[in-house]
Amino acid sequence: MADPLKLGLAGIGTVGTGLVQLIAARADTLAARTGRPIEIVAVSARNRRKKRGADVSKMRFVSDPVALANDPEIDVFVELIGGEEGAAKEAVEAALQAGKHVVTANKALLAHHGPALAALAEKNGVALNFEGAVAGGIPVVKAMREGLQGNDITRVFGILNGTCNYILTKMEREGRDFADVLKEAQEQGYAEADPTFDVGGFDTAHKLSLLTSLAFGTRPGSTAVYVEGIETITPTDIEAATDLGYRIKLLGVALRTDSGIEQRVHPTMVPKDTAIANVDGVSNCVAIDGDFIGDVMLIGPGAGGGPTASAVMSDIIDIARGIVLRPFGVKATNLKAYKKAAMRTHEGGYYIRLSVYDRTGAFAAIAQRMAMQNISLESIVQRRPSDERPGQGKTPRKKGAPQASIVMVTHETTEAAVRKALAAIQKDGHVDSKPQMIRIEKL
Ligand SMILES: NC(=O)C1=CN([C@@H]2O[C@H](COP(=O)(O)OP(=O)(O)OC[C@H]3O[C@@H](n4cnc5c(N)ncnc54)[C@H](O)[C@@H]3O)[C@@H](O)[C@H]2O)C=CC1
Ligand SMILES: N[C@@H](CC=O)C(=O)O
Ligand code: NA
Repeated sequence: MADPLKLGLAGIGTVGTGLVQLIAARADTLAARTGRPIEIVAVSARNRRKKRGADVSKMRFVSDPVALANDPEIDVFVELIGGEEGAAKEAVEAALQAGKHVVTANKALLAHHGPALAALAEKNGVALNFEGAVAGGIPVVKAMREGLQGNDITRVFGILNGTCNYILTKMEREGRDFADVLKEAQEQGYAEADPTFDVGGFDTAHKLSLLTSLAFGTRPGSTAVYVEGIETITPTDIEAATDLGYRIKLLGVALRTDSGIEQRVHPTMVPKDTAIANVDGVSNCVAIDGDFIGDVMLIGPGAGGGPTASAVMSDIIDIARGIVLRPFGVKATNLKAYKKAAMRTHEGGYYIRLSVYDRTGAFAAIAQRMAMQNISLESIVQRRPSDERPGQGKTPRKKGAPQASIVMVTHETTEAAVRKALAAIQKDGHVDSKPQMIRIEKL
């Protein structure tokens, strides 16, 4: 048996604890599968004495993660702290500079600094592996970096945030309140330290930018992604979607278009009978369209200690087996800048909900504004008056302001046309709040 592979683990929270448990439970199997024992020799965390679901008492404690990254005893630095700057970034850079392999689940860090960190890893001949960073336990980074390398990828999309999918599922299936379900997702360890990253769509954007890079050989960068979160989705939208034959999912979509690469994250109505519409709870799914393989879809747990530890472990196993690949598939310095398709060029169907003052001429004026932008309507229905605010449950309506809720579904049109029509409708003063607009994806 070869010498042990020695790990330094920074961060013993949800994922770190899962990893300690996995290595403790599988020590013999891992050694048999890789030909070397795998041991965590030192750990770093904010609080040394915190009660955890795993025993770290026999591991050396190093309070400074940068010191741990430079520790001469370790071969691999496992970063499970989180955050795009600060301790995580400094420690990962230190580890790569010291010639240590790095395994991380930190998508925020890679979405912002991926090319520079990958270049540093390549320069030092070490791995920078990040399977846990995208879609939790689903082995999608491996699938794209290895399994699908023979293909030209045209589109990659999916449900990439477990917290949001958990919230949307519970709101739809159990009629639960947004804030209440978010709290539950936090208690389960699914949410980011700042859950705005989840519900605001930014975590999905980080993951999507990594998938885009793996799919198209481009430089990852989440600022190129158009982002909307799920905070504005109300029970009325969920109910209307059901009546129209859709489910609402937070999707990340990256595809080649004639105007460049389109990258967008937003709540999306997907037909109820599609596979993606039936990915529920904390599960994620990633769909990849390749020229030789056709369409592939991977579904599995997108967050949580166990599933993410499974992904982190697969990265460590590669290192134990002596497999070191370029982090983004191609040489980091060859990752391409690319033309970004502007969101206004996006084409598709739209669901629009307006809270309209119930007075003569309002409906006709709205229909006219849509017609002026050549938007043709598939359906228009009046629903019961809206008496709720996004993410906050029910609130009383303003006295003396009778409203009607109108739901329109458009045929295929452009984002630019819809935005112009909605701006004009708002300016006309017939609506009492910002129109709700959800894109429809036929898939
Ligand atoms: N929780 C999940 O389901 C998933 C999390 N991730 C990613 O994995 C990483 C870790 O996430 P969680 O385990 O959920 O976080 P967590 O908040 O549960 O744990 C973070 C750990 O880092 C430690 N830490 C924070 N600042 C530190 C510092 N300056 N020095 C030393 N230790 C420090 C904390 O003490 C804690 O042990 C993040 O990048 C997250 O985005 C990825 C996939 C799924
Ligand atoms: N907060 C993330 C954790 C995994 O990446 C999520 O909910 O998906
Ligand atoms: Na993964």
